[in-house]
Formats: sequence, structure tokens, C-alpha cells
Amino acid sequence: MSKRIVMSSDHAAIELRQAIAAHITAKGHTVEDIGPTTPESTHYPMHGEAAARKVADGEADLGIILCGTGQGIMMAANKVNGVRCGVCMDPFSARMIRQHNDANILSLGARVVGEGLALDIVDAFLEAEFEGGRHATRVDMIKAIEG
Ligand SMILES: O=C[C@H](O)[C@H](O)[C@H](O)COP(=O)(O)O
Repeated sequence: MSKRIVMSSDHAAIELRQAIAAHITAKGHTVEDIGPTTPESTHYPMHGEAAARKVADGEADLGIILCGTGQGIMMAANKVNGVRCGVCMDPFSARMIRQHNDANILSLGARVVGEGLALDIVDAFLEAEFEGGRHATRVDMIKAIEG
């Protein structure tokens, strides 16, 4: 099913972000790529927050964010209420964070995974759906922790 995907990164992941945007656009998804587009050093928290707010506000169904490791931008995104973001380095984890954790943002490390693996991870994330049931109970417990 076609989804609205917001994307952002820091300077470490511009090329991979753009490759992923092209890949998922070709698959029929609508991509809002909020940059940055120039290679100057920048700061991942603001880019993670910007994408996370669009997901939390319902402007996007899902997000894909990137930095060098995927870790810092994930930490920033997870500070936004309503966001559940995980770093994935393999397709299995990417599928499971949708099916079990109802993750709404995927984070990737452009200095960790190559383009081929990254595209497989993205496909797994976008093709999976939340299973609900016992997992909904647990996700509700995560939501209850939010301030
Ligand atoms: O979690 C942080 C990310 O991996 C950043 O992409 C990284 O810290 C940026 O490092 P640098 O400023 O040395 O390019």
C-alpha cells in the first residue's frame, strides 16, 4: 500500500537518503525529503526532530531518518511524543519493529550499511504491518511512559 514517507538525515547520509528516496518513490510511495541537500556539516538532532514531528502530527505515515550510525538521530526522534523509532542493520529487525513494536520511524546508519542492504532494510520496514494483539498491550505501555 502506498504510504506518505518523510525523510531526513545529517551530512553523513545525504547520498544514501537520496538513493532510498528514489527507490521508494519508484515503488509508489510519496516521499517528503526534508533534507539537507548540501554536504556541510550539520547537527542530527534538529533533522531527527523535524522528521519526527511530521510523523507525530500525522503529516506523514512513516519516517526514514539517517545519520552516520543511525543512533544519534534515532535518539532525537524518540524524544518526540508519539514516535517509536529503531535503528536497523538487517531486514529482520526492520520487519519486526513494524510487526511487534509499531515503529513509525526507521533509522539507518550510512557509515554502517551499504546501499544494497539499506534498500532491503527499507523494503522490509515498509512492507510489514503492525500485528496488534499482545503487541498492542506492550506498545500501549510504551505510550504510557511518555510525558
Ligand atoms: O549519531 C551520530 C551520527 O553518527 C553523526 O552522523 C556523526 O556523529 C557525525 O560525525 P561527524 O561530525 O564526524 O561527521
